[in-house]
Amino acid sequence: MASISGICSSSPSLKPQKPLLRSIHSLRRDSLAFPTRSPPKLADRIQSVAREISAELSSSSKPEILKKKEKIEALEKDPRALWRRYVDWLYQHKDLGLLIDVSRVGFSDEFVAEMEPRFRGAFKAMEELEKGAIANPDEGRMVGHYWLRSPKLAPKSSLRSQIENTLDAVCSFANDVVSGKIKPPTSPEGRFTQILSVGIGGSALGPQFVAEALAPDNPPLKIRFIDNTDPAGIDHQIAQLGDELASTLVIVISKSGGTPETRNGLLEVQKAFREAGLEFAKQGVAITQENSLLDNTARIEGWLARFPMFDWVGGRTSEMSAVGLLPAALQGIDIREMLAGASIMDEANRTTVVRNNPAALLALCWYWASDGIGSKDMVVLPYKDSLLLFSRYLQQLVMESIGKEFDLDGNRVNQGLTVYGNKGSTDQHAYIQQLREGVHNFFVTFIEVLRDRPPGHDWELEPGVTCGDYLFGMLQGTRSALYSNNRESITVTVQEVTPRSVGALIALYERAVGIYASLVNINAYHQPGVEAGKKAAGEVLALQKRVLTVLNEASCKEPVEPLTLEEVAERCHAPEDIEMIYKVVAHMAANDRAIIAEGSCGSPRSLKVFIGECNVDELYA
Ligand SMILES: O=P(O)(O)OC[C@H]1O[C@H](O)[C@H](O)[C@@H](O)[C@@H]1O
Repeated sequence: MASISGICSSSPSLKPQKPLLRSIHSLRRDSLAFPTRSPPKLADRIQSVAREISAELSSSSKPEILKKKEKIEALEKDPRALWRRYVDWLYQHKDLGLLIDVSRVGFSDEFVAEMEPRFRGAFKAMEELEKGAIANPDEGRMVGHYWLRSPKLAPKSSLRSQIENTLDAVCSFANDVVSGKIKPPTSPEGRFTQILSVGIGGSALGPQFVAEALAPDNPPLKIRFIDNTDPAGIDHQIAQLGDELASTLVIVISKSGGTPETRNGLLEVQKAFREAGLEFAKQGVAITQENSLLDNTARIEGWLARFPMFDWVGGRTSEMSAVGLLPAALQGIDIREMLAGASIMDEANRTTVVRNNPAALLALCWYWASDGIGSKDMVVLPYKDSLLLFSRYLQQLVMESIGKEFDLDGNRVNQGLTVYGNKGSTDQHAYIQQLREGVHNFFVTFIEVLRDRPPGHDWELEPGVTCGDYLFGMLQGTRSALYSNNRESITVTVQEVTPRSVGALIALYERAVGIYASLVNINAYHQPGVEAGKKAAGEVLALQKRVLTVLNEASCKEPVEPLTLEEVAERCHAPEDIEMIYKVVAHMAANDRAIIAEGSCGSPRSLKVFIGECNVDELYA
């Protein structure tokens, strides 16, 4: 363990910055002020400061150009020079009809050269990853989402068979449902007409994005989602189904098979089925890891079908697994085209020449624009209604991958890249004002779709001008207006929104995230921070149970004994949790599950509370 003196006597050329010196002094103060403090706490502090210093030192290895970056004058504005830059850096994938324009991001040739060694490392890491290396070291897992669209790449024939067999099973099941060969036991239509997808995070965002982007106007089955544990939201979806619940295929998606929100959604939907006199198992499908709680439930209860998820596919990169493919196929979306687009994009991203590698180009721009530390947000602006959910999909893909506290060497780096946005030109009437003239804390990614309407369907709303021309003009105008005020942007262009182009876009960003993560030396494939929230939620519910027990005891007395919050906290043996107890009581009271005998929730100290019915069984539970 580094001693304080050791980590303080850094060489003059690499003196830690002021904030770190403050942490060291506070560390000294702590150790002097509390000599009796148990060594482990002090050791933790020393380790923490050591990590902060080494992170500072390692970040001081930041490419020289970034240190000078803030000194770079305004972006290039000469039209001739910009045109040259546009042409020189334009990436084109002919087969996919995809272009990437990075000319409005101001990185210099010097920067590109400086970054070359990092890219070599990133390409090597990606090559190893695709060969089956443990690319997720924190969870000891391989990372295999690229194999889903190129099964022959899988490092073992057994994995290849799993991928191919699952795809065949998905296609076969979807065909049988759409054709009516597989149908619900009792439904007026005599076939499935609706999909109710129950899942959250990566078990919802991909299917939601793809449904919005690619579902036909009249799909064989119309999809809706329960992606939260909000009772009103669940009720709304079930109410909208109405009698069509009888012809609804319920797909429950959870890689872990134990996510509380998804489990609650399932229980609520099963209750709705019981109340409608329907047999859930005959209309239920599970997509989860084999032998998970959900998988075993579906097997034991005899659900209609089960499809596997693999531990080497992360939730946020599972769209090309059964998670995304089954819902898409049931909507009549050509999933083999989606897989093909992704596979072709993957192949393009295997070149080790940065300017010929679309994903590397994005990663280069992200690093330049956000200084490799997320100093600027990524605003995603598709100028196409059907791509509305792309930014929400990218929020999880990018932020759950890049937003990490420690890097692969254990340095505290608090990395990230914030993503937001909806669609253009709509967002021009919401926050583009701030982007154009306000705080300069972002760069934009425009997603341009050239085809406005299917051939033969266009219409001029004024001589020589169509609606689509306006959309085109708004995108280009916004790009120019932002750039003229030194706001940088990337433009990704596709010919039209098709399964192939959507598959390519998904693959492009999956790879860009993986490459960028290597550039900033983090593990893109785990999500330790999510567990903290789940654990805390469990503690709140445990406290709530104790509060209810205490209130029940008080309510079973003759006469009933309304309690103050202090009394409840004391009887829960949790005086330090009085604020959470107050929130539990307020939530209970708002749902008629606790009765305010005196006072009001607005003045917590006045509160006296009990619960309506004494539950004698609970008393002796
Ligand atoms: O698919 P599940 O196991 O239910 O997990 C759903 C989601 O849970 C957490 O939020 C994870 O951080 C996500 O990556 C995951 O997509």
